[in-house]
This record gives sequence, C-alpha cells and structure tokens, in this order.
Amino acid sequence: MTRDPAVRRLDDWGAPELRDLANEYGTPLYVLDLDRVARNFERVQAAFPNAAVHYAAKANAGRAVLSRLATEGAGVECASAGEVERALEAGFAGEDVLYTAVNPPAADLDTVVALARDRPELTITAGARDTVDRLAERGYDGRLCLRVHPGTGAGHGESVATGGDASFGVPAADVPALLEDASDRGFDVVGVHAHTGSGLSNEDRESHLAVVETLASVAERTTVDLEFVDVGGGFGVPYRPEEPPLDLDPIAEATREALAHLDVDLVVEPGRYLVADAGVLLTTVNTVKPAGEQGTFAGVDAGMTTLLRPALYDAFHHVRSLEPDTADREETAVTVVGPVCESTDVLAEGRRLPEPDRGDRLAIGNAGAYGIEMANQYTSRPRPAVVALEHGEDRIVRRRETTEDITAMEEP
Ligand SMILES: Cc1ncc(COP(=O)(O)O)c(C=O)c1O
Ligand SMILES: N[C@@H](CCCC[NH3+])C(=O)O
Repeated sequence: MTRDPAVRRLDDWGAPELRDLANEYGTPLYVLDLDRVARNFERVQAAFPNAAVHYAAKANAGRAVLSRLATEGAGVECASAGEVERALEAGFAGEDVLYTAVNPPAADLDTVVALARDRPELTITAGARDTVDRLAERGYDGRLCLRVHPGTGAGHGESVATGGDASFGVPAADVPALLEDASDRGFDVVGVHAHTGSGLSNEDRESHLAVVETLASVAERTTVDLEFVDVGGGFGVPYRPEEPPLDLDPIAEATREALAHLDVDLVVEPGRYLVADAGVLLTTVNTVKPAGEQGTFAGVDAGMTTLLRPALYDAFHHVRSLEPDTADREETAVTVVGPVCESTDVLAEGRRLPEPDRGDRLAIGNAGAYGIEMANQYTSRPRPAVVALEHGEDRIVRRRETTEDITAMEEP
C-alpha cells in the first residue's frame, strides 16, 4: 500500500496521533518533529562530509529548532540582527554565526557589530561596497565575507531565484578588487558567498553548479587568502506526492569537484531542507459549502495569515483528512480556503479528498519551513501555537497568540 507522503514524512505520527494533538492543543496548530530536523541535518552532513552546515534560520527561527540544531553541531546563517540574537540565545556560539547583511538597516549593523565585539569569531557577509563602508564606519574590522551576485539563479519560482537578482551581492567581476580593498582596510577577509535561490530541484543542478563555478573563479582571481567558499542553501523538498526527492549526492560531488583545486573550506546554508518535511499544520473545517463545478469549499481556521506560501507563491502543500471514517465518504474535489476576505486566501485548490464535514481535522504537509516564520496578524488574527515532538514527547514550544498580544504594543 502506498502510504500518504505526509504520514511517511512524519514517521510514526499518523492521523490518530495528529488528531489527538489537534484536540489537545486546538487549531490552527503547527507540529514540528525535532528528531526529524536532526535527521535531515545528518543527511546534509552525510552528503557534504567536510563542509560546515549553517542552518538558514529564516526558514524557522523558533527557539526549539535553533537549540536542537545547535546541540546537533550545526552552524547558523542569520538574515537579521534579530535572528543573530535569537541564535545566540538558543545556544549557538559566535563562531557558529554567519550574518548575511542584505541591505541592512542601521540598527541591525549597530547590534551585530556590538555582538561581534565580544564574539570575534562571528562572520558578517556584505553584499555591497556600501555595506563594507558602513561596517568600517562602526569600527568593525572583523571577519568579513563578500556576497557575489552570480547573475544566474533558480528555485521554485521567479521570486525566489535570488541568484539572478542583481540587488543581492556584488557583481562577480568586481569582487576580487573589493576583497583586496577590504583586506587593505584592515578587515579579516575570510570568504565569498552566493545563493542560487530557494527550492532547487534535480533539474536545477546545472544552474546551481554555474553559481558554484562563478564562486570558484572569484576565489581563483583574488590575492586574498580565503578561508571558505559559501555556496548558499536552496536545496528543495518534494511538495507534491509524485515529486521525486532531491538527490543531494551529485550536487555535493559536483560542488566538491568545482572547488577541489582551491585550498578553501566549503560552507552550505540550507534552511528548507532541514525543516520543511518535519512540520505539518493542523486545521479544522468550519464551513462546508458547494463550489459548483469545482466541487466543495472547505473553509478552515488556517489561511494566508497562518501559512502564506500558497497565497504568495501559489505554492502546493499536500492536504489530507485526519478523520477516521473517510473510507465511508465519497471523494470529491475540495478547495480549502482560509478565513480572510481575500481571493488569494486559498490553501489548496480542487484536491481529491473525502467529502468534508464541519469539525473535520485536516493536515497540511511540509509546513515546517517558511510556515510559522511568515505567519502574520493581518485581520487581527493571532498567530498559531507550535507543538514540538521530540524523543517521543510532545510539548508547546510557542504558545498561541491572543488579541492582547496584538494590541500590547499600542498606545491610545
Ligand atoms: C542567503 C540565503 N541563504 C540561505 C537561504 C536558505 O534557503 P533555503 O531555505 O531554500 O535553503 C536563503 C533563502 O533563500 C538565503 O537567502
Ligand atoms: N520564503 C520562501 C523562500 C525564500 C527564502 C528567502 N531567500 C518560501 O517559502 O519558499
């Protein structure tokens, strides 16, 4: 029997267990299997045995995720001062932290430069000459990496193929001179970095390799003695049941080959790959109504404020019913919609599912990456709770927000 991919990916946590969690903690509810996160990290380490694996915290910066990965020996890649603070609080040491400054606000630079004073092993990646200047203005002369704009990108959609977007990084042709300049100015120049894009599939291997080769050619051309080349993250996961998983080994092998002639360490910074398939979002059906030729609408208590990816990228997430009696129900086309009055508040369109009933619990698969992290309070909707599964136990690692949380920052 073919098992449901969401079940397979959450190992032993089948429908009855997930339904119990929904009953106990309420919905919408993110469930995150931390043991699965640890195993995903091991898979990346096995594919890239001598590389430093820095988890891209933006995929899910929850304290429980960060501290488990710190315990497992991962490093971390942070996109903001807030992520750096959260990573340090969760147990990462300064030497574990790469801070990638993308058009950084002044307050971010102030904070990270101050944190780096006590943690000289922390590394800051600058993506523009301006950023290097702004670091120098703050008296920073610590570990510096430069982000290269490789000119090509790939990913699950145009909007996430960051390698092709000229706003990220310094054009490859200008990087050697900037590295030398920064070194002459007293920075400890340690690396170069690029990121192809997010959600790379097996078909994107060549594009990713082109980016790695651009990094290799930059490293060849500089007179600065680099410690590492950071080839970014972006490794995708299958969201559709029929999609094959990403084969990491050939990517890792081609990456090693492209850098073999250089005396540099390899750094990778995956986010999604470590957490996506470790998470599901549980939700409850509140409204059932006919959708004409499209079948049935199931209005649920999760939506674009809970899981933004379908509304933002038209992203596909697998949906399954957790009800025990689904074998007795007719299958029909079900469109799962959220509670926000926007036409894009659709979590899944026209899926073959058992005819839904009010009160049914549904599970939305692969929700561990960019799920709770991109959740928001639009329409004054409190963000959901997160339950972690670890060593056979479940516990709340982020409580459900309340309306008071939303209004707490306001003044009359
Ligand atoms: C600089 C950088 N590193 C790493 C990542 C992680 O990407 P992913 O979660 O697709 O691995 C991103 C996001 O795309 C990024 O912008
Ligand atoms: N947030 C995106 C990925 C982009 C990551 C940022 N570079 C997603 O959900 O797929």
